[in-house]
Amino acid sequence: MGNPDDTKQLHVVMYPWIAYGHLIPYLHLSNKLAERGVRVSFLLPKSAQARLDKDNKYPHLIRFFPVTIPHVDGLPPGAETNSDVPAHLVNHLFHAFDKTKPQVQSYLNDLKPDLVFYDTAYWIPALSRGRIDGFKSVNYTIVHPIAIAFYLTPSRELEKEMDDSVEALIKPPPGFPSPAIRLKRHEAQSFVTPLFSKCGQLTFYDWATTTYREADAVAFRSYREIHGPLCDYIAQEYAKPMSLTGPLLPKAPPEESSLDGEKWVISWLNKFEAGSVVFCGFGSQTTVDKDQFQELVLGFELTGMPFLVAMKPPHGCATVEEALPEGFEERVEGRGMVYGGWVPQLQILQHPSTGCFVSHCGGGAMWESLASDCQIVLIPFTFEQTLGARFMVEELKVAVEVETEESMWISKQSLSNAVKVVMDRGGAVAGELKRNHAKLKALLSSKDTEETYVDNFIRDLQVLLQSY
Ligand SMILES: C[C@@H]1O[C@H](OP(=O)(O)OP(=O)(O)OC[C@H]2O[C@@H](n3ccc(=O)[nH]c3=O)[C@H](O)[C@@H]2O)[C@H](O)[C@H](O)[C@H]1O
Repeated sequence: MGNPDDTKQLHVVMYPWIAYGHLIPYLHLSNKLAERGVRVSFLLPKSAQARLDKDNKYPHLIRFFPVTIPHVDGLPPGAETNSDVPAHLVNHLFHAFDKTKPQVQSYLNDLKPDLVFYDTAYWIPALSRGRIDGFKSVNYTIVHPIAIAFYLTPSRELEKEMDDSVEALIKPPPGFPSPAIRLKRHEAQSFVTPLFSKCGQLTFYDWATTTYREADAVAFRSYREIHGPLCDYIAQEYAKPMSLTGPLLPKAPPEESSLDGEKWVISWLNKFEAGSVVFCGFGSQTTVDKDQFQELVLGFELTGMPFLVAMKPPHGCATVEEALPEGFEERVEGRGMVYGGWVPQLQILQHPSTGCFVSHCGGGAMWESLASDCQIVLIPFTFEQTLGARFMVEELKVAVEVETEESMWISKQSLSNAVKVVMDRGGAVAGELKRNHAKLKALLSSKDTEETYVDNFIRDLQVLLQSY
């Protein structure tokens, strides 16, 4: 074990869940630790390294080590990350991930780190038990803390029989710091199933709570000013030391650094006046049905505003073009764009023409919307994103959520209404959202705050290493 007082001797291993929404924030933390001389060994699927290499700022300190994701029945051949697997097959990816334990154990025996950061590999802490050259394990949560606090703490004694859980799931657990937060009944009904779905040998609920119970400490990608009470609640519930890294957001790359395949977006945006364009993105994993896709794009047409929608083709369609409603392209010519590939989201959000960001409230999208000047409209999909959206709307008061029907999907009218409310420059609601958002953006823009949080985080790690 290195001398915990000297960051230059610290050696940590990272092994996050195999989704870019996890891998990218873990690399951001790795960059901040390496900036202070910490050595990082980053375990990840081989195919993911190609996507992360360009963002590794300290390749002499941050080294990637490939993990082979074994094939298991039900998993698409060659699948290595969440992006390779449709949502209904993700439980097989958990099963395959579970089988990487021997590889990880072998790496840890060779690398002999001081600390291991993880969020899904619940068996990592036990690999250190009883070893002289053992390590401390930190569960580093990069998803919405409110989702952990609401669904996954010991006080949330969800009945194992699912039907009893729906009633229990509508309200927060005892001691929850934001007692006004609620799920709608149809949301609770749809969320019980994924919470108790089988992931390998365990249910998701047992798997996730075990990752917290086993850890030596817990850490969160947030600021005390934003998620402090929720993170304290989780730490108290699991009786663990808790630390905060801050969101560690990357700065948008300069426009001139846009890849050739991305320059079209910037020149398209340049055609519109400041703050007038509505941008919609649903992250790297979300795919919707064709009828949902059509309702969504008709909603943007209905706003009458310029819009850019970037999302994967809907289920059953090879391209977004083939999924567009009859006559849509002609009607929105010159004003609206629907694109089925990857776009430079950070640069779009920082572009002066972009005035509104409609997202699924993914972990990354949430932070990026708060760090932008855009008005925020949310259409969450998963049980984690729904609570993240509720928090943004009811606690932070910086966003509007599009009303969903019992079908769990929006109507073109409800989408258009939500966008018009936030884009109504003289409106009271739009004004309040903008004022609240500006305060949080100032916090997120403060370099001093970011550095102070990282210094405190490293100090907490050093205290952890000296504890028994
Ligand atoms: C664990 C899971 O990870 C998920 O990640 P997902 O990719 O859906 O969304 P983000 O977290 O916004 O992450 C997506 C990231 O990709 C970037 N991006 C995406 C599309 C594109 O075309 N261009 C881009 O630059 C975007 O800027 C963001 O940084 C969700 O969080 C979910 O809530 C969480 O539980």
